[in-house]
Amino acid sequence: MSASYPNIRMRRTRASRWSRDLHRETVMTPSDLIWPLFVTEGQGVEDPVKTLPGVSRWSIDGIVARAKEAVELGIPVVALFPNTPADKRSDDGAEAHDPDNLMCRAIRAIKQACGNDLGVLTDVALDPYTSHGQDGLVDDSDYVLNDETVAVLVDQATNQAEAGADIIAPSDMMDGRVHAIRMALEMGGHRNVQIMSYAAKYASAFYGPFRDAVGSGGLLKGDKKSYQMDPANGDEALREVELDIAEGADSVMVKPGLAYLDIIYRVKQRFGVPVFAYQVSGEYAMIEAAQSVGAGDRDALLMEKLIAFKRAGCSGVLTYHAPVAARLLNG
Ligand SMILES: NCc1[nH]cc(CCC(=O)O)c1CC(=O)O
Ligand SMILES: [Mg+2]
Repeated sequence: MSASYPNIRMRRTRASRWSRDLHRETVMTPSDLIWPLFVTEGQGVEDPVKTLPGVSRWSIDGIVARAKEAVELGIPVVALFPNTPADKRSDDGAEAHDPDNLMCRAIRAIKQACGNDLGVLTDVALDPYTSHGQDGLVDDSDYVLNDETVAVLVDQATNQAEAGADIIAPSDMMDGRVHAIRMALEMGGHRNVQIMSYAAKYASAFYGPFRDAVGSGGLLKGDKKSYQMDPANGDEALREVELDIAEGADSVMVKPGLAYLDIIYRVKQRFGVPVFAYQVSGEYAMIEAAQSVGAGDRDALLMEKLIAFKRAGCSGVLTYHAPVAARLLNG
C-alpha cells in the first residue's frame, strides 16, 4: 500500500460537478477571444472559404455585422485580414500604402459602428498586397528584403492607426519592425495604439487555408523560411520575444498555437508579459475535419484546445472558432 493512499484520493475532488467547478484552475471566458475576420470588396457579399468550413469573406457591411455580433457575444477584439482584388496586387505591394484600401475602410466602418465597445486588431505584412505572396519586398533572386520592407510596414501601420486601429499586429517577422512602428506611432500621436507582435511565428504547414482566404496561396512562390522561424527552435523564440518587448511591443503572439504550447509556456515563465496564441487556419480545419468524419465532437475538441492555451499561460487566443466558443461559454 502506498504511504499516501487512502489518506489521499485524487478522485475525491472530481466526484461531483460542483466540486470539479470549485477546483478548476483555469477559466476561459468570451473576453479571452480574438475573432479573425476576412474582408472582401463589394456590398452584401458573403464568400465562403472552401478550406475553412463555416468561415466566409465578408464585404464591409457584413464585417460590421460580424463586429456587432462580437460585441453581443462579449468578444473584445476582432482581427482583420483583407482579400485584396487581384488587379490591386503588385510586386511592391503598393496597395498597402493606400489610406483608403479595403483594410482601412473596414477599420473605419467598424469603429464608426462599434466605437470603444470593440477593439480592432490589424495585420501588418505585405502578403495580401503582393503579386508573389511574400510578406515583404523581394530582390531579383526572390529574397525577402528586411529594411526596405520595414519602411513599407511602417507606412501600412500608420495608415491603419489613422483609420482607427487599436492594436497593430505585425505578422511579417522582419527584424526591427516593432521599434520602427512604435516610433512612427509615437511621432504620429498614436500613443495608446498597442502593438501585439507576432514575435514567435513559425514557418508552418498549418497556414494553408488562411492563404486561400486572403488569396495569396496560389501566388506564393517558394516558402517563408528565410524570415519565419524553424519549428525545431525554442530558445530562438525567446530571443525573438525579448527583442520585441524591448522594441515596444505591448503583448506578444506565438503562432501557430497547439503545436507550440511549450513556447507559450516558456515565454510566459521567462518574461511575464501578455502572451496570445494564434490557433491558425489549419488547426481550425483539423477540428472541422474531425467533426465531419465523426472522429470527434467539434465543441468538445475546441473547448479542450482553448483551455490548454489558457493553462499554458495565454492571456487570450485568436481563433476562427471565437463566435462558436463564445456561444458555448455564454451557455
Ligand atoms: N502575414 C501573413 C499571415 N498572417 C496570419 C497568417 C496565418 C493565419 C492562419 O493560418 O490562420 C499568415 C500566413 C502566413 O504567414 O503565410
Ligand atoms: Mg523578430
